[in-house]
Amino acid sequence: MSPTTLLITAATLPDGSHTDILVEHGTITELGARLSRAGATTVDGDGLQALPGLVDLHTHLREPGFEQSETVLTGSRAAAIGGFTAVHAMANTSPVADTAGVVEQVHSLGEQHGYVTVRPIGAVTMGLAGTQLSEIGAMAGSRAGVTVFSDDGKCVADALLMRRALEYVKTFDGVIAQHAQEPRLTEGAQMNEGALSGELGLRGWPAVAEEAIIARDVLLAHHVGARLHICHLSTAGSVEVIRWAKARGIAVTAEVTPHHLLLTEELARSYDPRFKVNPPLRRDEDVQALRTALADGTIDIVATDHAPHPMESKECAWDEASFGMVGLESALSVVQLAMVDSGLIGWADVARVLSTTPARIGRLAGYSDPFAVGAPAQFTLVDPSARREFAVGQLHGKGVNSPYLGRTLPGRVVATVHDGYATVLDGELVDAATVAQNARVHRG
Ligand SMILES: NC(=O)N[C@@H](CC(=O)O)C(=O)O
Ligand SMILES: [Zn+2]
Ligand SMILES: [Zn+2]
Repeated sequence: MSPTTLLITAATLPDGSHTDILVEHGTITELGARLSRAGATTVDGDGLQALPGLVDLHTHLREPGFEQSETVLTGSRAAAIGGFTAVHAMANTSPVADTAGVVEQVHSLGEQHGYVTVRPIGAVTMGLAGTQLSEIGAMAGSRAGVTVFSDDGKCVADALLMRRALEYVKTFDGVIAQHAQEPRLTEGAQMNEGALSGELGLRGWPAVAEEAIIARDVLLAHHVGARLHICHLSTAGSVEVIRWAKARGIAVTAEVTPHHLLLTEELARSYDPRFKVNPPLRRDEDVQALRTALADGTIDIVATDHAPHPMESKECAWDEASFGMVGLESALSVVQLAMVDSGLIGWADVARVLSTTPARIGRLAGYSDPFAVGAPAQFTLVDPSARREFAVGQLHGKGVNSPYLGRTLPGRVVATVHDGYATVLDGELVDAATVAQNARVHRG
């Protein structure tokens, strides 16, 4: 029996139609009713929603340098169990991903492990120091084929450097992903600035610190004629700026995280650092504006900003804790809860905001027409009727800093197929040796 022959029966496609899906040698070879193939691994897709393989444009894999938090392997496994088949790995590693050597290393680790496609993001500035451009051209031209550049974790605050970076990536259709945070306005900031930060005695991170950088950068992108992407939008005001920019035809795209679609600053009352994140959780009005903007296309995509941290950086006082939440294993469930079950979007939209559009922003091939004969087999099967108590046992990366522990979340990933082989079957990760072997066979 070839492990690369898979038959999914009676699954529901994003457009609502039902079909069997036959996968052979990495490709969808047949779609239709009552398909059969001797020796195929069969998955009963009855009641399952098929989605194109999810693509995360914003993942922190932490390797090299912070392997106690996450590695390419552990983060890839967390991604696969979350329904992802590709992740874009942020550059704030040690060493920083600012040279061809580092991005090639991360890329090939992803290939060897084989759970997902790992696409390294290159730093915009050397060492994320914000003073000198990184080896942008060398990273783009490397085997890793970097298309997305970001100093995420830090803002490219210098307007001239930002302009030069936009000019540079324009030459090869790359994109700058900006972490929009005016540094002087957010020194020492701990949570959203407002009445609650005053009440809790925590220094505030004002919405204007995000909005001012977005406004500046859409104007710069317009001036240069380059593509700009905004990471983790968190305020209603940011939505207004993006709406304005898009109405003017500016080539800007924007992402929102699952947590900013669901959670509010009220959670800071607990002083539990699991709820400490950058940008901070905001007000309910912001959550509502972000949901509306995602539904109407002002916000293009959902990205996890999966940010694993070791226990000691989270089991401490709020002020001392690291910013960040893990998100790969819960992203699809949170999008279902906030957006689908609330009636704001349907599954075809989920496919768009979690797969097709992030792939297009990252210029990742193979995702434009996912359920077609001849398409590369990258998809995930979800049981939307499942309910799960979200607990540490559901987390497959190294980080347990999830804001959803103890909550009931809808939906469960039953199977994930990457490059034509299963990385998740019956809701469980396929073992690392089998996946690595299948990846080797697929590469040929
Ligand atoms: N989101 C976070 O709170 N933290 C991220 C950095 C970032 O995304 O800005 C991290 O690297 O831990
Ligand atoms: Zn960021
Ligand atoms: Zn991030």
